[in-house]
Amino acid sequence: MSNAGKFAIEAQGLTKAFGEHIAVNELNFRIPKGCIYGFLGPNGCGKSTTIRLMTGLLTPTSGEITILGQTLAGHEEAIKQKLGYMTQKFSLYDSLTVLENLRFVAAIYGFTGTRRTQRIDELLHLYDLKNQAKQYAGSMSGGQKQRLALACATLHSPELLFLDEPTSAVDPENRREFWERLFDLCDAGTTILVSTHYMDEAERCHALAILEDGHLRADGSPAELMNAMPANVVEIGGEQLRQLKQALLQQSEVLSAAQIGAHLRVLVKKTQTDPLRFLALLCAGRPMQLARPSLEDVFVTCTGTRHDE
Ligand SMILES: Nc1ncnc2c1ncn2[C@@H]1O[C@H](COP(=O)(O)OP(=O)(O)OP(=O)(O)O)[C@@H](O)[C@H]1O
Repeated sequence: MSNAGKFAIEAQGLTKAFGEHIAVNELNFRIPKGCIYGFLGPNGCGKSTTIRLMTGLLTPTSGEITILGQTLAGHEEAIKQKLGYMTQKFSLYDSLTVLENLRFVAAIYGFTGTRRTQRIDELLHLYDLKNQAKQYAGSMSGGQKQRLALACATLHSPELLFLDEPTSAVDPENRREFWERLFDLCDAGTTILVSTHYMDEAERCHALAILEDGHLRADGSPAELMNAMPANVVEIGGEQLRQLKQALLQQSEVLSAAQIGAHLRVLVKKTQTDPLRFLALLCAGRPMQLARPSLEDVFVTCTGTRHDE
């Protein structure tokens, strides 16, 4: 298969400056069709700006973007028809009902008559909004608003869906349910790009990119990122973990030490080939064991984030 058929998004040297500030700095990535791809990073790292660049809402300072095999520059309007975009704030009209919000979006995409009625009915059913059809969007719960926003963003059955921190305003149960819906969409052939600062959410993605200060620090599947991590994880128990943490952080081989319940989770550089022996020499007599890396560990090792506060 040629690259044009394989990738939903390709970005090369993608850069966006706002005045002196470089919000997105020389990003290179390829997102395969049919997957859920995550952008993971803290507030201000450039996730939203990158998404806006890919939707054609912002123009890059330099670099190239190819969407669904077509260069974005010069073809923005044609490509936008194939994209869905759900913003952080959901972009609903609070003073319109659920039905009116859907009709408004349907009008934008040129849906009329039976086609419009059928598609809206389908979405009300799919997103469990039938009983809220006449309710004002502004009076709905966070979970309901999120479902309506997803219904609006997918009304025209886009091939590529951008979701900018879609679950920030909902509880864990709604978040879980929302992700199930994303996998249904993905199963039906939609490629999804989702930005998040939640580690557990990023772990659900088929693949992801970790961003920091506009730079791409690492990318790959969660398993690949964990395997490639340049550190081993050791859990240490016992008393006075706060003091132990400060002592361990004096060691240049210790990348991070963070307390999780009754344990200290310590990341030891892989250049230390026997991390248990190395730590036993520093804190003899304490219970300790190697642990499976998490995405948070990957994040800590590939960004400037250190658990040393
Ligand atoms: N229109 C703009 N003008 C000037 N600076 C901007 C503009 N949009 C974004 N920025 C800056 O670019 C940087 C990246 O912002 P961006 O919104 O892309 O980050 P983010 O990772 O999506 O964070 P958040 O989750 O807080 O939105 C920030 O420093 C932000 O202040």
